[in-house]
Amino acid sequence: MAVGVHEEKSSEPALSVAACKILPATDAYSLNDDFDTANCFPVQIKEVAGRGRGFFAARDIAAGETVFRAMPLAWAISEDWIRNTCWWCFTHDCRRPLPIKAAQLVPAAVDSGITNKKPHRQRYKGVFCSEDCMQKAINAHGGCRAWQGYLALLDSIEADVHSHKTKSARTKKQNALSSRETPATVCEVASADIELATFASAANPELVECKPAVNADFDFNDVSDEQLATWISFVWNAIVVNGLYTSVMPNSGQRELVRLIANGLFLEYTASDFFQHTNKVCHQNELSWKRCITSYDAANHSIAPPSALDHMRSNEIDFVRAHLRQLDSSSANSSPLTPATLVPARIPWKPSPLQIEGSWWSAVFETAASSFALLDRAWTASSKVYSLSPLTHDLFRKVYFREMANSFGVYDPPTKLTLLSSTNLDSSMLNSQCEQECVGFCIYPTAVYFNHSCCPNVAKVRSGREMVFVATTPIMQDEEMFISYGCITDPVSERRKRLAENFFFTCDCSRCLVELTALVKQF
Ligand SMILES: C[S@@+](CC[C@H](N)C(=O)[O-])C[C@H]1O[C@@H](n2cnc3c(N)ncnc32)[C@H](O)[C@@H]1O
Repeated sequence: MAVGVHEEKSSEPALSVAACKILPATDAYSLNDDFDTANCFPVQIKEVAGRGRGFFAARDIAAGETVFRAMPLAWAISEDWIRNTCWWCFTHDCRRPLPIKAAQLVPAAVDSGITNKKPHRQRYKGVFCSEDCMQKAINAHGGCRAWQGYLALLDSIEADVHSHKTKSARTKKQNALSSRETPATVCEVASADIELATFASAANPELVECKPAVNADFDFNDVSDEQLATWISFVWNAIVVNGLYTSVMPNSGQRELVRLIANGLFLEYTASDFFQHTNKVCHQNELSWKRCITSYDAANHSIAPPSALDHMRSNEIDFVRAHLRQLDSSSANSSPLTPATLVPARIPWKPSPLQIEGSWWSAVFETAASSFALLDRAWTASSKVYSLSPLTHDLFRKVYFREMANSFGVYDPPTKLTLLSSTNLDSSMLNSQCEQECVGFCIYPTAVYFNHSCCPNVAKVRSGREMVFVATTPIMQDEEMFISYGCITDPVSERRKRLAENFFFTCDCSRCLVELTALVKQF
């Protein structure tokens, strides 16, 4: 909607996020629980063909009604805004750093019994807007001692990144010098590699056994999810056992995901109840979530998940299938860099480092594996301050591929909604995310059931740490509720490309279909 139209209607009230009645928290949930549905949010979870689970309206909903609220399980501030964004409430000041530095917490941690005599240089520059926020963050992470451990973990990540930058500057210099060597040397190195590979295969036949050429009709679409999951595990085992990709540093976007995972895992270890670190408003949310998943699981004959994290969708298989789709089908079975060269001939499958590095799998998992390596090193280094169970690649992947599919950007300034009429909200807010700054990422595990549409009927409005979901049009009972995953002002092809690259699905929303049809007519 044009700005002029927006101003013309400014006599209409700006919506404040309606306060929800707070209900007592429940410890367990079962089908026998007598949920007071009138006091729960008007949502239910259902399975939708091609989209997985989704949130549906449990009754008719009016435009402007709050349909859900959620508090974060894990969060991380963007690298660019570490000094300008409160680590707890996400207050953001782009012009100046916020006053309370996380490093100021060190004396408090020393009081709590940590005898770390040598004060080390604090690399992680996290800040808070107030002492109150700082205290809430410490409590959420399990108290002073655990907080010190968490700071040490983030510090270790920063130190690793810093030393990598120094090392790669050195390597660049060395490479510049060695590039003056004669081409003959390069050839010798290459042939030495080939000899080594031949030797490795002769010495360890079971390590390199794989089907070298599958028959021409082999189609990866025929591989079941279970089979693919088993192969992925073998590849990861080989990556981890052989310490591959440890010298690769993930880019800054990936490092944000690493920090988000670090936060989620740390909280998972230190907070016994995953809702412990959220505030009271979560209780109604918790009740609604439990009601939703109880009836969903019952309908699907599945048992209750051990945690909200387990209930979240992992996109690991979608991620691998998306890479498979990118392969040119004609070359899929012949090129040495295709998955066909790495189909296990027998189980257990132990691909060698050479096989992994020279294969299609290497391109698929390099980023995830280097992110794992970074977190694993930091995890080990920080265990001197606060010891946690070792980080396994299974645990890392479980969280990595869930956080990748389900994290929400924290945008600043928060979206403002204006009620234009009793049936419609100001639709200009649908575009606003494009002009807002992304200052961090959050996981709201109870809210991950909203699917995407380029013409959503629900808007996300951040209120401090809380994410509030507001209906932007009237929604009928049993209609699906959609939010938008990021900016939706781009042309249809770009929107679909971005969604396919980041979320591995093809958007078939009504707006995409209309715009695609128009494009087809045009050409
Ligand atoms: C935050 S989750 C949404 C809930 C998810 N459907 C579930 O079953 O848990 C995001 C994932 O849902 C799927 N998804 C969301 N919107 C979709 C859409 N419009 N079409 C197809 N898949 C969609 C994609 O796999 C995406 O990575």
